[in-house]
Amino acid sequence: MKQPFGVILAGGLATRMGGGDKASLMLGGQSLLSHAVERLEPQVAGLALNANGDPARFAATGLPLLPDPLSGHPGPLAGILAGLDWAAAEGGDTVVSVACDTPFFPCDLVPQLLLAAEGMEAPLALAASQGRRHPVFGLWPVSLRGALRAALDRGERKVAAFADAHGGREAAFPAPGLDPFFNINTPADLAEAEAVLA
Ligand SMILES: Nc1nc2c(ncn2[C@@H]2O[C@H](COP(=O)(O)OP(=O)(O)OP(=O)(O)O)[C@@H](O)[C@H]2O)c(=O)[nH]1
Ligand SMILES: [Mg+2]
Repeated sequence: MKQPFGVILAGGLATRMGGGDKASLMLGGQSLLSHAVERLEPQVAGLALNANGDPARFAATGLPLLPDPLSGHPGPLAGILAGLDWAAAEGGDTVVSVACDTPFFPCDLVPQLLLAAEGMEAPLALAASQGRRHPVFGLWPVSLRGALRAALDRGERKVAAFADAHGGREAAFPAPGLDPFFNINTPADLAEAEAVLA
């Protein structure tokens, strides 16, 4: 199998943060987006950013910018579809998705997802820790993009439901201390992440 491509999902509205771009929030002197790029880039064949609105605000990153292929902020599944369409055009077989708001995600995310999906014709696996799945952290086959488009058109919004319908497996990650999938949804979460770094 070819090395997966990567997509960083930053298409949400950050309502719990009071709006704006969560990807641009600063943590430890760098943006949440640059934390995600640093972790994912070494693990993938190529990297893109899924975000909506004015593309100029991410131009400096140099990353291909993928808007949601459906309007109205239908949720992360739309960003995963954007990533699959892009990877297909790049000649890829699979995509690994990550959220822009999870700065401590595992440095072995991609190899562990690949291991979990070993032997599958259409490799699909979701990350989990502490007994919970993190559906926006997943390995997705390009071959499912037609099915994903159809599911979105039917109104499917749940990432895990789509994965379950296609035999998605689970990659469990250890979380002995801080959960590596700790994600920043509120200003209090951002303060907590700053405290972790300090
Ligand atoms: N492409 C895309 N991504 C989304 C959408 N909604 C959420 N996401 C992404 O899914 C991931 C997890 O979502 P949340 O943590 O709820 O982020 P959010 O939706 O921006 O924040 P809230 O509005 O506070 O829920 C983040 O990486 C979001 O950017 C969407 O409509 N489209
Ligand atoms: Mg979140």
